[in-house]
Amino acid sequence: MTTMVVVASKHGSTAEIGEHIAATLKARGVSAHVKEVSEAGKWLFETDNVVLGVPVYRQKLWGPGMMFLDANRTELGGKPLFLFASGGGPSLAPELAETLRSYPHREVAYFRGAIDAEKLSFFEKLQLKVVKAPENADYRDWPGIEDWSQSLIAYGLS
Ligand SMILES: Cc1cc2nc3c(=O)[nH]c(=O)nc-3n(C[C@H](O)[C@H](O)[C@H](O)COP(=O)(O)O)c2cc1C
Repeated sequence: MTTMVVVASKHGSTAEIGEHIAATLKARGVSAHVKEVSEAGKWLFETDNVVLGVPVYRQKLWGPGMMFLDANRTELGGKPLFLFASGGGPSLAPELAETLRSYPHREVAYFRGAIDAEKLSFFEKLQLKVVKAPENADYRDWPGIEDWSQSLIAYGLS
């Protein structure tokens, strides 16, 4: 049985959360691997479980992650799907949580992410300035991410 942790990550922090989820699962004997949404391929048909992470940008779930969900809705509907969003805010906006829950899923989680000024474009820095958000921050709750990862094992991942 394999579990694919699929990440849509513009600047890498959601990918690092995905790596941590896969490492936590692997440490407990689950065959887990990480893929970027851009690496869509036949592995999606072969994997047994999918964990998918999408960041929030400008009050929206980031397009490439949602495109992956939409493009593969039928295939994903046939296997246990665990979704998480990551963002700078303390919680996920209810309408975004609702959007994620509209896809076939076993779990929807939210983890706070990270922002690294060195990776941001001029316009992204400007957007953060407008909403008075920091350009550098790491809010990731690694123990919380590990707890959630471990909780997935109860769904029969092995
Ligand atoms: C330009 C910009 C806009 C953002 N907009 C939001 C937002 O609307 N809501 C939110 O919770 N986080 C927002 N964030 C924070 C990102 O969701 C957070 O940094 C996330 O961890 C980024 O994931 P990534 O590194 O995988 O791309 C924004 C970050 C940037 C740089």
